[in-house]
Amino acid sequence: MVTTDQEETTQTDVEHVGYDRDKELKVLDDTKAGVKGLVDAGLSKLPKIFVHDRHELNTSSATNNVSIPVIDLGSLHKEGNNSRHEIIEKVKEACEKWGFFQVVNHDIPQSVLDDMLDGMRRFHEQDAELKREFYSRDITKRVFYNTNFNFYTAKSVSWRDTLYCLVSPGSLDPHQLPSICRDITVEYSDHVKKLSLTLLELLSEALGLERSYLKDIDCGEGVFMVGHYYPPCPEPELTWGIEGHTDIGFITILLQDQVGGLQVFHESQWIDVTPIPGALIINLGDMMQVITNDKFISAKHRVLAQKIGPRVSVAMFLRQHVQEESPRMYGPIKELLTEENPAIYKEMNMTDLVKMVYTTKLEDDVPPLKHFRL
Ligand SMILES: O=C(O)CCC(=O)C(=O)O
Ligand SMILES: [Fe+2]
Repeated sequence: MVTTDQEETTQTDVEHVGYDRDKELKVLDDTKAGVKGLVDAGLSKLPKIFVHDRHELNTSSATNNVSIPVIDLGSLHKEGNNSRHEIIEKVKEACEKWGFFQVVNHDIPQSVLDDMLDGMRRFHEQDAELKREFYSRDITKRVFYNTNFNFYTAKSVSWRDTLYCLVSPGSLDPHQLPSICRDITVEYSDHVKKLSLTLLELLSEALGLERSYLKDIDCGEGVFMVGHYYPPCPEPELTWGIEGHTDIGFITILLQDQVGGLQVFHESQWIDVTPIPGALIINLGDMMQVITNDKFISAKHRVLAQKIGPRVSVAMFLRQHVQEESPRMYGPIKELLTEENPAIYKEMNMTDLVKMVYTTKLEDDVPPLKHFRL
């Protein structure tokens, strides 16, 4: 059918008039069943709240064979060779050029990785009634689940549900965790906490600092875990799994299943982060960029919505707890500064950064960190 511009405008206006965005958001939030609930109801067209601006939906990735570095940590604990030095050199290059790398032979058994992904999938796929009691937007809770942390503030909603868990500071009472993934969450987070200390040591040395430097300034104190569930999407070309963003903490340790869909922005191109069985993805967050005075970078990344799925991922963020009463201030590490390389960020804490992220739209091209530059 041929329509004139005039007719099209009129149709769009009618659609717009009949659309109460706040109400649609509230209706979905009140189901406490998330995106998974929509899929279970057999939805074939995307509700308007999920539709992102078309010009932002360039989902193509680079076609050349570039991929993020893969670092083998297997020889780390062997004595009598210089492999630690070689690993540190690789970590340094990855942190400076990419802000993203994968690690293999990290000492976390494959069975633990598989069980963690499986446990997270079980949580999201369990009976909606059982899951509902965890649905909340109260960020003072240690454990809760919802659809999009920025549901009411983002321009559009993305196609995923998430379980959140504050692992530390303080001790997490396992009984607060959903029973369906309780034991594996405790086991997996214990493993990741150990690995995170190893990573902080490698990063400290990659910066030319004492091995314990980043641990001593409490970069490993706060651990926040999220378990994402990206259901298959009927119209993936209209939305995101997670839109382009940088993480706000020091380091993220990310476990993804084999479905794919994660992309990282590198040298003006989006690059697919192809799943490698048994690997963990390590990416640096904004706070790491601040304390290293831009030596290490916090790279933008996103997850596509896809027809295939579900896709499951578990991210552990090493980051200062946002509800800390008197949060430690962080600025560029003095030992890294010289006359030629003066501090480019003012001191800040996670609460300041979170406020900034919430008040600047994720789609804006101005990264939140820009607001903290001297
Ligand atoms: O699901 C993923 O692979 C990425 C998740 C992510 O970027 C995040 O939680 O910040
Ligand atoms: Fe992220």
